[in-house]
Amino acid sequence: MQEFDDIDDSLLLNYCKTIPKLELHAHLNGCIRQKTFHELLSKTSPTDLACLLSIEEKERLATTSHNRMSLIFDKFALLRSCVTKLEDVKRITYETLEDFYLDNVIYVELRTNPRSLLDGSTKRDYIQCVLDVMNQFQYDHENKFHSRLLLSIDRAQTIEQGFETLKLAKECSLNGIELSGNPNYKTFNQFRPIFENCGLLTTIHTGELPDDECLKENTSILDFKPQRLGHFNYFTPEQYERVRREQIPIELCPTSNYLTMNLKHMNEHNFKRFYQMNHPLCLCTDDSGIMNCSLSTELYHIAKAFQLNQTNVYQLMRKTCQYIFDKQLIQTCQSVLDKYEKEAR
Ligand SMILES: CNc1ncnc2c1ncn2[C@@H]1O[C@H](COP(=O)(O)O)[C@@H](O)[C@H]1O
Repeated sequence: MQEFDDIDDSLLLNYCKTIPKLELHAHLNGCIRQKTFHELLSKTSPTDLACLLSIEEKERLATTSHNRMSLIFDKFALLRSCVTKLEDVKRITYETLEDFYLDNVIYVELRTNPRSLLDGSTKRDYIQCVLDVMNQFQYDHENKFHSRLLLSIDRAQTIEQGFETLKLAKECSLNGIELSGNPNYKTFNQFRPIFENCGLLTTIHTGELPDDECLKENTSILDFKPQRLGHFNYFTPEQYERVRREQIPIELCPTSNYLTMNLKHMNEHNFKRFYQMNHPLCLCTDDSGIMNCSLSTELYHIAKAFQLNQTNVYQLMRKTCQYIFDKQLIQTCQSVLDKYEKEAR
């Protein structure tokens, strides 16, 4: 078996590309292809396209986590302004699945905050549209690719809107719900009644910003005990110990974390401290379009930064299978990975 101790970049990259992968933290609209984003924006408003280019310029100059985070959320606002029709949602869903499929992803959990659209479509229509594309894609690819949908509650929403999302997730028999959105809104406690006893699996964006309120919110989130944590970039030593003791899986998004945490090098990423402790981890893309990354490249950056070899990469992916929300597919995913690994030897 080819190992990477001698760091052969192209072999490492090729391995990360070809190994079957699982993606557990991908925001549907954040996965929009850059070309599609520009095209939709230029159709709806040329001034918005100019605005996007100016945000991209500011991103290059931003130096703090709060600044970078706020620019990313400016982009999301523009994104919402140009994804206005069901056919846009259909296109983004299809292109997202295609991009993951071509990157040798075999299982993906997409998450999205359902919304009504300018063409008169309801939240229910939005969800059904995404599910229809997912089902058709799976059928066309002979069950070699599986996708599941989680619904997002946005931190800036009202509690009524949150309950409506939970109701929709149940009506559509989805596996789970999550909390995301601008982390300046420390609203987990407001939504806690929705997540508690919701009867679905849950994952919560946690510790995204380096401020006291965020650290305080971490404790409430850990008290609630979600099945997985998103990001968990900033935490106190007690929170770190607790997450380790309780073995709560963390969804790490290297490029996104690198940008929002303003890291100088990927080897400063939290991955190391959790990986060394054999903590349950999954590497994810977060917003592959907005962040311009793929799951292969995320895996590659981490493998390269922390000198993982081929066996380490395989084991990391093999462990990820345990944390997927569709528990019926754990074995299927493990078998695909084992078959791949056996043939690679
Ligand atoms: C930096 N990391 C992040 N932190 C928090 N929330 C994020 C996020 N990345 C994406 N989103 C959330 O996902 C929405 C886009 O997808 P959907 O319209 O739902 O499909 C964003 O508007 C934001 O609320």
